[in-house]
Amino acid sequence: MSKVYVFDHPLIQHKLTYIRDKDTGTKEFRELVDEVATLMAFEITRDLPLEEIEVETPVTKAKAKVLSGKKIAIVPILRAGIGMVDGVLKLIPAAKVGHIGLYRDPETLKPVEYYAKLPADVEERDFIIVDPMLATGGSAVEAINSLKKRGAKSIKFMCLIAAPEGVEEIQKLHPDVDIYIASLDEKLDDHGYIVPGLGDAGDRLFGTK
Ligand SMILES: O=P(O)(O)OC[C@H]1O[C@H](OP(=O)(O)OP(=O)(O)O)[C@H](O)[C@@H]1O
Ligand SMILES: O=c1cc[nH]c(=O)[nH]1
Ligand SMILES: [Mg+2]
Repeated sequence: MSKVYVFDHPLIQHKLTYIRDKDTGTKEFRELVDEVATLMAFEITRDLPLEEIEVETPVTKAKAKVLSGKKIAIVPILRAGIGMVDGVLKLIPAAKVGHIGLYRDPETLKPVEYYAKLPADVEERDFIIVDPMLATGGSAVEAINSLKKRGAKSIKFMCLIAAPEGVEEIQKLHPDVDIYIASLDEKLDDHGYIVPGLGDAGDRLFGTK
């Protein structure tokens, strides 16, 4: 079954509080999402493999560790996932970036895919899907389906806020995909919004409401 990691680091929690605040404007919201994505990337990369090389310091030769060339791809779920990409790239600048376009039909709450473009070497890459919100889980599950259909073997899902319903949906349908979140919130409301949540992540990021 998928493991769930809640990043309870004080800096992440502090910034998340201001992301939630309805009085935080678009500019600050965007900056905070970017910063939290960087902090979460620091945690999510904890298990990256290292190898030893020789380095010559001003004092002596020594064995030291470097990343062993793991191939990573970040995949934002459009639109709101875009807000997390640069933050992750600050720590893993060599990662490739794929895109999956999905919107949630406001009536049915079912995801509708409208775009997909991934790096060519899908089977060799470790994917990190990013999206600020995991609500019913429909979008995340559809994005994972889309990656797997194209050959992806290793996938992590990273979001700011998750509802229990969304976590359960991924665990049920994609038990091999671990979930990395900054907060596990209480529930969904009647319109599928996370409570307490942060409202509509895409609209708040791009100022479309
Ligand atoms: O877990 P779910 O119930 O599927 O809901 C979560 C999805 O809803 C939001 O996207 P939205 O549909 O608002 O699209 P947008 O990013 O273009 O605003 C959010 O960014 C997720 O992708
Ligand atoms: O609370 C929610 C649920 C889905 N999408 C959002 O942007 N916010
Ligand atoms: Mg939206």
